Amino acid sequence: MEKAVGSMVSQIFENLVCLIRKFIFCIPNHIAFIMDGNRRYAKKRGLMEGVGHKVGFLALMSMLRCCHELGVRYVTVYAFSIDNFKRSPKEVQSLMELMQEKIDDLIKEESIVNRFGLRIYFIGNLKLLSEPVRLAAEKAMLATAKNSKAVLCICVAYTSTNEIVNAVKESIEEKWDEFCVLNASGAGYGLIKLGGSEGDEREQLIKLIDIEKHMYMAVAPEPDIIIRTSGEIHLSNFLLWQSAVCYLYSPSVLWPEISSQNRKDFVGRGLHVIDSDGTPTKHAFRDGIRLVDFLTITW
Ligand SMILES: CC(C)=CCC/C(C)=C/CC/C(C)=C/COP(=O)(O)OP(=O)(O)O
Repeated sequence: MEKAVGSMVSQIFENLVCLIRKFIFCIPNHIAFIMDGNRRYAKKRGLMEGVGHKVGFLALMSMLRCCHELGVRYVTVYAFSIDNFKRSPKEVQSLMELMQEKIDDLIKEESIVNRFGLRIYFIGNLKLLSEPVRLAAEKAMLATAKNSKAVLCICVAYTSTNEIVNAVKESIEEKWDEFCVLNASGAGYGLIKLGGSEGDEREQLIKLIDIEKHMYMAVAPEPDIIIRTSGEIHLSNFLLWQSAVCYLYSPSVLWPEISSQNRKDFVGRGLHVIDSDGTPTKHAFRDGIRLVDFLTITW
């Protein structure tokens, strides 16, 4: 009993800290990154494609340091989508080898992950990964399970549509008996009958089948902002369910160009990156997208 009260109090305290950080200091609780532009970075410099991804990994380390200094609690990165399996076998193999090598690096004692107390979750349809990569991912999740300062979600073999279909399937399986009762009493057509406005229907569906509980991303709250580098302004099947009320920001900088060497460190509490021509990226806000000046991100 005492333990339960203690954990409730610490949960309330933590939520309060998150709210203060978010609304007073304008620090997002959860930032998700689409790490785009690695091959273009390599091509621009006449390097082999794989080098772009290697520098991309260093950029990720730099960004994790940055988020740690800012006090961001959740970071999610899109590291490999299910669609990426359609790339040439050579590229897929080299990306998977890099992934395996870097996952092992992530859990070394002196790694940023351990120094900053990050708990790692691999998010996606992990069955699609080759055995060595899947085992490395499972090992990393286990090795960091006791870290509790912040969370790093690495999306691999992930697409949002796959996540949603999988969550619906799992939750219907779990609640199969209730669906049968609903249909037998004539309360529904097909599997379920929903009614009301669009928002109500989403809520009803959530209540009926607990869809969010079965999402791969159930380990993290919804992101406050998705940052996609390289100036692309689409989501590429990333966190579609979780981004319903999320901000999207798409600076033109290529992902590997984000680095602590380039970064002129913080301006106030802001993240700071350098654009591809070497100049600091300004507020390159695009028309039609709600953006994030309230986050004090200075580009
Ligand atoms: C362990 C771990 C988290 C490793 C991550 C390594 C890393 C940076 C992976 C990025 C993979 C990827 C397909 C990025 C998209 O850029 P792209 O290849 O599509 O480049 P482009 O946009 O220029 O075509």
